[in-house]
Amino acid sequence: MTLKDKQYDIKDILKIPFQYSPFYSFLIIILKVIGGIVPTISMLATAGFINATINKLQKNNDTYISIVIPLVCIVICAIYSWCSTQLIELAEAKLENNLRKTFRVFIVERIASLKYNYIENAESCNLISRVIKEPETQCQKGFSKFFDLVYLILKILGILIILFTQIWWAAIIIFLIAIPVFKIAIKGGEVNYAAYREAQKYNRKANYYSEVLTGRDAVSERALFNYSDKVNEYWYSQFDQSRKLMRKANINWARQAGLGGFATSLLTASIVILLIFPVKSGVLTIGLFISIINNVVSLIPDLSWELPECAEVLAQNLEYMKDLSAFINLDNNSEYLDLPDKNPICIETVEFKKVSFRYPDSKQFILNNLCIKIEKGKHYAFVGINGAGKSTIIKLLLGLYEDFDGEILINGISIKNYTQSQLKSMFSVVFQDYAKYAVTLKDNILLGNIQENSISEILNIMNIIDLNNVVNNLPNGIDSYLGKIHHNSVDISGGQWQRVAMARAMMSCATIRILDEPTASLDPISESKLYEKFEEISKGQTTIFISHRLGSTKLADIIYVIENGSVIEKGNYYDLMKNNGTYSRMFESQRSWYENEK
Ligand SMILES: Nc1ncnc2c1ncn2[C@@H]1O[C@H](COP(=O)(O)OP(=O)(O)OP(=O)(O)O)[C@@H](O)[C@H]1O
Repeated sequence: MTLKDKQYDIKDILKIPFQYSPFYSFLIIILKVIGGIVPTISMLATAGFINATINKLQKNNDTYISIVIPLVCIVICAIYSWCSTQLIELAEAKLENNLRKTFRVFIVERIASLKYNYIENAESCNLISRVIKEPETQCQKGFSKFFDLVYLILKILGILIILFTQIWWAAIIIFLIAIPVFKIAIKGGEVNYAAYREAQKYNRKANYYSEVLTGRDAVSERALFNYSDKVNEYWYSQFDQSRKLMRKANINWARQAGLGGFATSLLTASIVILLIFPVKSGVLTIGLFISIINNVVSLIPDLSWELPECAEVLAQNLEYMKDLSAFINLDNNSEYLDLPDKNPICIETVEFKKVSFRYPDSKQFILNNLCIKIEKGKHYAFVGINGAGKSTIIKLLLGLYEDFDGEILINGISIKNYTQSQLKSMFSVVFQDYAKYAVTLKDNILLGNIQENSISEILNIMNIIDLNNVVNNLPNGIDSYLGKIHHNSVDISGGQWQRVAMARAMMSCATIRILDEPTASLDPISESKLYEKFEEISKGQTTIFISHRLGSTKLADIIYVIENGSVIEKGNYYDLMKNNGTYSRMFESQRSWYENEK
C-alpha cells in the first residue's frame, strides 16, 4: 500500500492507521468509545446504589435487588476500565508495530526514490529527518490521542448532561470554560511543533558533533589532535540553541495549561458548593450529589491536563501531516528503486556534447560546454585540480541529475531515454567516500549485486583483487564481521577497505568501471600499483579513473585534463608530456613521488 501525493490533514491521522493496520485501529476505537460512555453509566449506577442503600438502611422500603443491580453495574464498569486500559495498551503497541513494518518501510522506500538533489540539499534533508523520525510513533500517537479526545468528550458530555438535568447553568459554565482551554491547547501544540521543527535543525548538527565526540569513526583523530573541548563547544552551541527553543515553547505551554487548570479548579469547587442547596431542598438526591461531586472533581485533570494534552498532540500531528505532505510531494521516481537490469546494454560509446551544468539552487556553472567521448574497451583518466568538476561528470553519467544543457549520448541515444535500471546496470563505481559496512566480508561484497548470490563469484573476485591475504587473517574467513560495531568484528586497514569496495563494485556486470579516487588513503606508489591491477583485471573493458596522483594515469589510453568544467587537454601520457601544458607541469611537480618505484 502506498500514500498518494496530496495534502495530508486531520482525516489522514485516522486514515493512515486504518490503511496499514485495520484490526487494531478498529479495536482501539471501540474500546475508547465504550470507555467514554462507561463513566456516565458508572455515575448513574453509583447514585442508584447510594440512594437504594440509604433507603434500605433508613426506611427499609427498598428491595435488595435495587442495591445489587447498580452494584453489579459499578463492578462491571470498573472491570471494563481496567481491562480496556490493558487491551488499549496492547492494541496501540500492535498498531505501532504494524505501522513500523509497513508505513515506515513506505517512507524509507520513498526516500530511496527521491530525486538525488534532495539528498544533497540542507532544507530537504531537514524535512526528511523530521519525517523519518519515528513516523510509526507519530501516527499511532495521533490516532490514539484523537480517540482519547473522543473518550474525554463523551465522558465530559455524559457528566454535563446529568449535571444539566439537575442545575443547567453549572453545566453550561463548565462547557464554556472547556472551549478556551481547548483552543489554547491547540495553539500550544502548533507553537510547540514549530519550535520542534526549528530545534531539529540544531539537533541534526548536534548529533553530528556528538558522533565526532563519541563515535568510533573519529577515535584515532580524536586521540591524536585532542580536539574534544573544541568540538564539544560546537556541540554545546547547537544543543543549547535547540534546548532553549524547546524550553521556551514548554514554558509557554505549561503557563497556559496551568491557567486553564486553575480556572477549572476554581469553577468546579464553586459548583460543588452550590450543589449543596438543591440537595437541601430535596431537588437533588444524596446519591446523585455524591456521584456528581466525584465526577465533577475528576473533570479538573480532564479539563486542565488531559484535554489540552490531546489537543496539543493532535495539533503537533497536524503539523507532522504538513511535513508529510511536503515530503510526499517532493519529486520522486519509483524507477530509482529498480534493481540493475540483469542484461546490461553493452556500451560502445558515451559522449558528452557541449554539456553545461549547475547544481540546483546554485548560480555557478560547474560544467561548461564539456565535450568528452568514451569508447568501448579503452581506459580513461580524468585529472584536474580540486573542484574542477570530475565527480560531477560521473554524477551526470549515472543519471543522478537530469537538468543539464547539451547532450549526453550513450550509444548515440540520449541518456534521458534510458531507464534507471538500464543506467544502473551500465556503470559500476567506487566512490571517493565509499561506504564501510559493518556486516560480514561476504555481505560487504555481495551488496554490490544483491541479485547475484554466488560464493564462487565472490571468491573469484577476491582472488583477482588480492583479498585472500585479508581473509586468511580473519577469525571466521569471509563470514567475519568487519568494522567496529559487532562483538568479535575486525577492523581492517584503509587499503583493505578500499579493496573490499572495489570487489563490491566488481560484483556488478556493468560494462564501464569507474574509480572516483577511492585511493586517498594509499601512498602514491601503492595507488599506482592498485590502478595497474585494476587495469589488468579490466582488460578489454572500458574504465574511467579519477586521480590527483598522475603516476596512475600513465596507463590510460586517453587522459582528459579538466579545468573549470571544460576539457583543456586530451591525449595519452606521451602526447600530454610532449605538449608541455598543464598535465606535464602537474606530472613534473609529482615526479619525486615515483622516483624510487622499480
Ligand atoms: N551538491 C552540490 N551542490 C552544489 N555544489 C556542488 C555540489 N556538489 C559539488 N558541488 C561543487 O561543484 C564543484 C565541482 O565539484 P566536483 O566534486 O565535481 O569536483 P572534483 O573535480 O571531483 O573535485 P575533487 O578532486 O576535489 O574531488 C565544486 O566547486 C563543488 O563545491
